[in-house]
Amino acid sequence: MPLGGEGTHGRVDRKEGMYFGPEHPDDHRHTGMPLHGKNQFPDATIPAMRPTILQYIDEIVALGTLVCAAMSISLGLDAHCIRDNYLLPEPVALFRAFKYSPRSESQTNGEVWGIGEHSDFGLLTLLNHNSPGLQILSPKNEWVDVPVLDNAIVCNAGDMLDMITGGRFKSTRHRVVPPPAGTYRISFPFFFDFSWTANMVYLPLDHMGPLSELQEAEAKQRWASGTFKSVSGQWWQYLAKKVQKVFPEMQLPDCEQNAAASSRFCIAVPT
Ligand SMILES: O=C(O)CCC(=O)C(=O)O
Ligand SMILES: [Fe+2]
Repeated sequence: MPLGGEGTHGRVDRKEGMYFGPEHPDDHRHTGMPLHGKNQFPDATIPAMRPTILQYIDEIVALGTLVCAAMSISLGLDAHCIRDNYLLPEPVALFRAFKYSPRSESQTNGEVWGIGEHSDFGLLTLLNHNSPGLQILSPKNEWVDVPVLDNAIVCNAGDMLDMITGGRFKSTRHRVVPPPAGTYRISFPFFFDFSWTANMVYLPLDHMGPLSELQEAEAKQRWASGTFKSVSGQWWQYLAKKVQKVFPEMQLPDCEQNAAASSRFCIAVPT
């Protein structure tokens, strides 16, 4: 995706990047569906890229599974509850590598974003970055810089995780400020998602008691402005619909589950 090839909420982002996933065999049961198939690694020119990225994906999938075990325990559930209910036979995994560029000279502060304000879509985003720029909206409604820490991964809850946990894990709004002139920013967001055919149901959390009035009001506000109108059907129906909104020419079977408009869109860039 070239610089200017993607946007958020109607505005072009100041980023370029590449998307990769696990390498699937030709006879994989979901061959032909979005996010399944072979990667297009530049093996001839950068031979180290394929093994490096595939190893990164393997290790970060293991980390995502571990985070799900920690979340299950923190919700008073069996450690394998999220894995057994939503991740088998395999989570959907999307690795993205982004390079953010400074604003052009004619663009003013606040007019253009690296990525415009949004919340993430599914289960978890696990992000590695080399420099500041990512900001999250705090509970006090203030934009806060996410620090860049050595050997640390930023972990963001997605909209569907927020819904299936009844608002216990909040899907936080975030954005990226373009880097200062003369510099660039690299980030590797990894989308660790429910399995393609996971049944979307609420986690059994009656033992936790209700949210406070304020928590409930905030959760309802997040869900109303998020992507999903309900928790039902299978995960692929939400995901395929999202892909279809970005690539309308794709022919996909019925996937009406995800009714809201997508905040992200694609722009054709002349090469
Ligand atoms: O690159 C970043 O720091 C954030 C990326 C992001 O928010 C996303 O890919 O959804
Ligand atoms: Fe995001």
